[in-house]
Amino acid sequence: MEEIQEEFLEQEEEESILSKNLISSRYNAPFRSTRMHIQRSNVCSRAYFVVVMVFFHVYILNVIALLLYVHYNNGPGDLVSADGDASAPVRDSRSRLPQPAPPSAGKLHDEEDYSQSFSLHRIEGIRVGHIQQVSIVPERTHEMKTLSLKPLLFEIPGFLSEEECRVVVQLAQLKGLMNSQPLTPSQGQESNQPLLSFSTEEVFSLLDLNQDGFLQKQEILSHSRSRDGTWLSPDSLRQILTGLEACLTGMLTLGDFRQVYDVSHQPQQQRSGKLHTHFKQRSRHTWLYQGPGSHHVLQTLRKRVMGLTRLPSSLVELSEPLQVNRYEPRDFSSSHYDSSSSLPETTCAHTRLAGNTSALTEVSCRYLTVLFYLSSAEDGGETTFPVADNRTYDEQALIQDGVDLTDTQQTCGKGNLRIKPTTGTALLWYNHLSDGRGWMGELDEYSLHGDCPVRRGVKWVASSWVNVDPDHQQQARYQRLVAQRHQTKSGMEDQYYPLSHSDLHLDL
Ligand SMILES: O=C(O)CCC(=O)C(=O)O
Ligand SMILES: [Fe+2]
Repeated sequence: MEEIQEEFLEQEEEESILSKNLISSRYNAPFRSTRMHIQRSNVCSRAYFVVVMVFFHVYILNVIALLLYVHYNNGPGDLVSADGDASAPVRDSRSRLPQPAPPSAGKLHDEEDYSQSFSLHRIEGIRVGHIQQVSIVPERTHEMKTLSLKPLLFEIPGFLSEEECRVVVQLAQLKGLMNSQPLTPSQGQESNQPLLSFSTEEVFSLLDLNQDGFLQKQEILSHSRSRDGTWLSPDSLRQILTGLEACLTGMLTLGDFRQVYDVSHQPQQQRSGKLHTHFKQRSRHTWLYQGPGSHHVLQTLRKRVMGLTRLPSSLVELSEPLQVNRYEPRDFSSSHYDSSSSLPETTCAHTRLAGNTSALTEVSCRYLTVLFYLSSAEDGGETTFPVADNRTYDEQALIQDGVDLTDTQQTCGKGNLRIKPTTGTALLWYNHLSDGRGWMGELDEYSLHGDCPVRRGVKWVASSWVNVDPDHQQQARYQRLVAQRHQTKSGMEDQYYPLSHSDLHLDL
């Protein structure tokens, strides 16, 4: 107390001196410096206090904003909350199904629905090497390791049992496999199955549906799917369409066509256009239906995909059937995208029934890929992601010392990431980025991948693709249409046959 009193007295003394100084200071220069000093220190301490308080408040606001961000991005039932802490994703994913907007929804309503009803789950990668525990199968957990962030890619060892792998291979063999057709010729490689080779004239003739010697836009667009046994790549297609648009007549003659098509087939180094025009593939494949009535292992696989991805059953069930591929020695596929960029002239193959697609070309729209290794080759057959986690994506960087990194026949060892096939392991990667509003955005260019040639043994894989239309309204229309048809059908019969891909893949 005494100390405080003393201090108080000292302060009073100082203040009285100060007030005296203030009176005389106007005329007395020597005192000015003392006065100024005392005044400044007062002002400074007040300013300092204000600054500290402002920083303190900004800090608190930042912390609150961060907490809100984390809360709303993860959601309460995230697949994995932290290392080692897993929820029950299968149950959760079913209870959080987004419902398509009602048929009468107006524009404003649709926009509201966008955020409320449509949201695609995206697993967090955290960092490369991060391991999360996931529970997809009752009474056991799996470790899911982040292999890359660009693309967002995970590996889950032991996702399928050896027995389950064996069953899927047997079902594929029973169904029968067909050659997976490449887009362009192999360069003189010995092969089990010959690769198709078309001359420019043959391609022109194939495109010229009415054989009038001219290529109209309609003819070009009605061909050309990007994958699964087609022969005109999206890049060639784009090149041809650009050529057509530059033509005043709106049609291409064989001469015009030669100019644009041949340019798109020059070696990559010689042109500034895009890469991956030379998609090459050698393998055999089949499709396995996974809906009601199919083998229980196939249905289980689909449920696990739902559990793992936490995507609504309505999306997964309406997606493509399971594709099973068999790679013998020397079989491979060069780097490619499983999905496609959305362009004005393209439409998603899976939702085409729901839109006016007469003037559009169909492309595969696959939000993500779940790849199951059903058997491991004795040697070779790695899956490669040549640009995974590159700092930037630059197509020119895919050419190193004159070799094209997308050519997995030649350069498999040079890509950034190679994954050895192991029976029962699953890979999951996102082919698209998020649109920032919870829906599917642009094609992720880093998701470029291919298969190294099998050197010894046989590799079997199965691919499960979840189809999503980047136009969420189109996706909603499609789901409504399927639901309506389902209702009509179930009035007549008990069984439900989904519309989606039964006529897309006639070989089912
Ligand atoms: O077989 C692999 O490793 C990958 C298969 C693949 O990329 C595909 O079928 O699209
Ligand atoms: Fe692929």
